[in-house]
Amino acid sequence: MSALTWVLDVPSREKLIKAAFEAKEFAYSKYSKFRVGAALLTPDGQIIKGANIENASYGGTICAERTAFVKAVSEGTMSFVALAVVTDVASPLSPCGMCRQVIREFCPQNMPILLVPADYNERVAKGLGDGILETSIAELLPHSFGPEDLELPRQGAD
Ligand SMILES: O=c1ccn([C@H]2C[C@H](O)[C@@H](CO)O2)c(=O)[nH]1
Ligand SMILES: [Zn+2]
Repeated sequence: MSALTWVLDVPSREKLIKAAFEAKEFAYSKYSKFRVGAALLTPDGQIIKGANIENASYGGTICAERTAFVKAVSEGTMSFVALAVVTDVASPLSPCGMCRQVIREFCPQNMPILLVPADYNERVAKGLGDGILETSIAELLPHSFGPEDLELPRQGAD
């Protein structure tokens, strides 16, 4: 685990990981055949799931992570304590650049982001360790631009 992230209690962590796997089942990934599931945890223990939703236009595709944020924020939920992401690849895969910027918009810089390998359950059952890469947006998007930057004093502007 990265020293930059805070500790998520074990039951919440397991619940969040399970939700990310469940979310992946609803991926609409008929073009790439690349399924992604994401799950967001709120401070009051609520979980919001998201899957990638592709489009025949290709450009209209939305990633699993952004689906979860759009669902949450559009229903009035703006505060998050952890994010889990899983694909069908047996190693932890990282959110794309666009999703990183959206995470940056809504999450604390040191919030745990759990990148879960597809074989997580098998690994745990065999006692091989969970294989999760635990990171944060501070690590994934260093020197980032965020909402508070728009509050900074500006020179030469009216
Ligand atoms: O962070 C990512 C990266 C990719 N995808 C999706 C988008 C597309 O449907 C498929 C292949 O890029 O994976 C996500 O959901 N999240
Ligand atoms: Zn993305």
